[in-house]
Amino acid sequence: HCDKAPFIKASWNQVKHNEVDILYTVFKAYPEIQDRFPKFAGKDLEAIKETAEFAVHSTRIVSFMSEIVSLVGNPAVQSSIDLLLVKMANDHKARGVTKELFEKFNIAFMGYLKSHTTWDEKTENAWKVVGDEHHAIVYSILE
Ligand code: HEM
Repeated sequence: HCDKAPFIKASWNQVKHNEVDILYTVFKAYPEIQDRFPKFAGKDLEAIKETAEFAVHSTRIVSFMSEIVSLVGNPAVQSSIDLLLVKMANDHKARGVTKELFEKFNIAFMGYLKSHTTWDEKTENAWKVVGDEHHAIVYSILE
């Protein structure tokens, strides 16, 4: 995916430090995702958004994505992308997180990306092709 990587990296660079804003957008769109976090379940999103715990967890998720994006486009490290995704999926499966929840997460996430970056057809295609490949790995593990 050497040809797709520059488009992914260029758009990711525009939002990679919006950690809190990204997780807030996901929880706002899908409260059922928020409810799967013991720390956040049933709490007022507007209030938890301002907490250190929320910043810490947002940064864990977004840093994971940054790690993947930094590896994309380098064939020599494809197996490490696969390894990271398999580990992440297994960790979430163990917590009872489903494929359906991940699909919802992705819908909200892609909406955020489109509305906060300079978006065009090549960028959209790059995220679709590389995203589909990564989701196939994650979805083969989740139920
Ligand atoms: C789809 C809905 C999701 C749910 C319900 C979910 C749930 C959780 C929970 C309950 C934790 C443990 C939090 C804690 O330490 O108290 C966690 C950790 C984590 N999640 Fe998620 N997660 C979701 C999606 C994602 C996605 C899409 C990513 C990244 C692409 C991600 C990356 C992480 C990372 C990196 C951690 C910290 C490491 C770990 O403990 O596994 N999560 N997640």
